[in-house]
Amino acid sequence: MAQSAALLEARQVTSVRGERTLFEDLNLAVHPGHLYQIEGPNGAGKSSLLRIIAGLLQPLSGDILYKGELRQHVRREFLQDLLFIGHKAAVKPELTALENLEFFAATQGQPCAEPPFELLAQLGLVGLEDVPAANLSAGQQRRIALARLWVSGAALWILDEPFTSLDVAGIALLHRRFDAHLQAGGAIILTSHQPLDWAGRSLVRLQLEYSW
Ligand SMILES: Nc1ncnc2c1ncn2[C@@H]1O[C@H](COP(=O)(O)OP(=O)(O)OP(=O)(O)O)[C@@H](O)[C@H]1O
Repeated sequence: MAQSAALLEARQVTSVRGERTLFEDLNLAVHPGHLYQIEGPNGAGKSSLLRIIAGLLQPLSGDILYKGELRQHVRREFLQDLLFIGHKAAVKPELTALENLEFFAATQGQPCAEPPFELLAQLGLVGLEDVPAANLSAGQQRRIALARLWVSGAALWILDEPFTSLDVAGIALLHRRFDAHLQAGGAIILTSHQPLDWAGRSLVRLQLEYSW
């Protein structure tokens, strides 16, 4: 069966941080409908790779292509199609869960696809909607940050350790959301130290070694 065209490609990417080469001449092709899990020990360069792909960190050499074009030539379209969630909670601590959702929807220039309150219910945050995020637990804050996955229309999700602090139900919820995104033709690149329970689905694993 013919492989669909790559949504994104990393070509011959080399990253050096401080004195250390994290990876050299790395190639990766990201296809719609697939989830890419970047694995490796602490310090191997997983977050650095995600940041390079997202355009937040410059590689020493190599190119990132989006839909076959150099990313810097299609920056606007790339940013519109990208949702990046870093490993920190990424919520506004002074805003409530509801306000965080509304804030994020506003930055997207579109209303929430589903009513924010229903989304909060799905995320198990009912009863906490008026509490400032700063007063919520790490897992609850993480759930607010991940609510973006229900609000954003981006095709490409780049997620650094999305399962951190989530309980079993939260992880299952995220898996269901990932499934729906992949089935709709989206793509996901993530890091996770936990093995993904992703049998039979379109998972591609990329192992980074820790090298000096
Ligand atoms: N801002 C920075 N300036 C200089 N070096 C950095 C910076 N951030 C990270 N590094 C270095 O880059 C290397 C790779 O870090 P990175 O965060 O990409 O690893 P990682 O594989 O995501 O690790 P972890 O599993 O611990 O999250 C580390 O040796 C780290 O010291």
